[in-house]
Amino acid sequence: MSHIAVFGAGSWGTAFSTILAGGGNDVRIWGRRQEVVDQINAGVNEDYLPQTRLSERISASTDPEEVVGDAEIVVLSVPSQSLRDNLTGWAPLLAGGDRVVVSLMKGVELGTTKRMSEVIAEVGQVPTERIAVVSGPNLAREIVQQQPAASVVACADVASAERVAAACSTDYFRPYTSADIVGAEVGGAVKNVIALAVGMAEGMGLGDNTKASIITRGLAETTRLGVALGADPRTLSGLAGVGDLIATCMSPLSRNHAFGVSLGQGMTVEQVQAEKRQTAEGVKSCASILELARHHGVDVPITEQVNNAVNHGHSVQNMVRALLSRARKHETD
Ligand SMILES: NC(=O)c1ccc[n+]([C@@H]2O[C@H](COP(=O)([O-])OP(=O)(O)OC[C@H]3O[C@@H](n4cnc5c(N)ncnc54)[C@H](O)[C@@H]3O)[C@@H](O)[C@H]2O)c1
Ligand SMILES: O=P(O)(O)OC[C@H](O)CO
Repeated sequence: MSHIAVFGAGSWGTAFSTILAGGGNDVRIWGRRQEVVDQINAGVNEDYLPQTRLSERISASTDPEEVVGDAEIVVLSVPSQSLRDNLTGWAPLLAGGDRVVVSLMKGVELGTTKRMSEVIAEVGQVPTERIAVVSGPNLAREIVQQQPAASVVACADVASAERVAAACSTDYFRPYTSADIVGAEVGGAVKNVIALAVGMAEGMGLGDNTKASIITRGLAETTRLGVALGADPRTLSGLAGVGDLIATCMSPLSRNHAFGVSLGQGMTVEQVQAEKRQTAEGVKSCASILELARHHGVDVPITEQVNNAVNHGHSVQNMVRALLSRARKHETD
């Protein structure tokens, strides 16, 4: 049994803590808000995971130092665009020792186009062999119901990946190790943007042929971008790629999918944001992923159209027209 620190008391930080507790670890969660911390210490997190009883192995605090203590693994699960600011305060707690820092986040930083592991390395001063990413088809609500699921623990260092995988192995959660951190992060971030597009199509009343076409072409652009950044294409056809793409694009539980549905039904971005409190990473990351792709000369037409709809006021009808009127091409080009 070991002690693990989790930064972020939202839906996935809390759900992943239940996996870690199920793996026999004592888990301490850092939360920003005292009322959420108090709830977790009383065995619930009603704001993010209503009707879920949390393990007695899970406790919470608003004090980062108390949360880290002698933790062997530190897990980060805050919204991607807030990671840099938060890490500035937490960096002294992460550096040194042989602590593994795990990113659960699925986004790309606006302004720098950095992946979350790159932000952790830069701001947290954590060496690459101690940074891991956990990513896969893992909708928080299904995880806390202990429905069987698999995921990927990616890290440049095999021993670190195995330490994290051992900590999050339970009889319902099966982690596979990987050395491809780039592939895992690109798969996790881009699928949110594709899920927005699928949600928009659904909101417009379009059916399964349309959704399957977007998912498949979404995988093509995810793979092109991943490979340009150095990913192994097999990662993108694995759990952190196609697995997470399917779960997020098809599930009504996905916040990105749901956000897209509301846009497709005619709501504005501002209206949807005012209504939904939880993080839909693709809404911000569509711009940074597009910028990253352009920088590497990679064509990402679906991401480009989602960015047009989210950030430039284009209509969803315009998005469909723009995608279908592109010049014909070979499928595998
Ligand atoms: N929910 C899921 O099913 C799921 C599954 C896998 C991965 N993820 C990823 O995990 C990450 C976290 O998502 P989530 O689902 O927990 O989001 P969430 O919206 O449920 O929770 C986010 C948490 O971060 C806190 N927060 C918000 N702004 C903050 C800030 N500026 N500084 C510090 N804390 C802040 C919120 O109070 C909340 O506790 C995202 O990158 C998401 O893509 C989510
Ligand atoms: O609810 P979403 O859209 O953030 O997706 C949740 C997870 O990433 C699914 O694996």
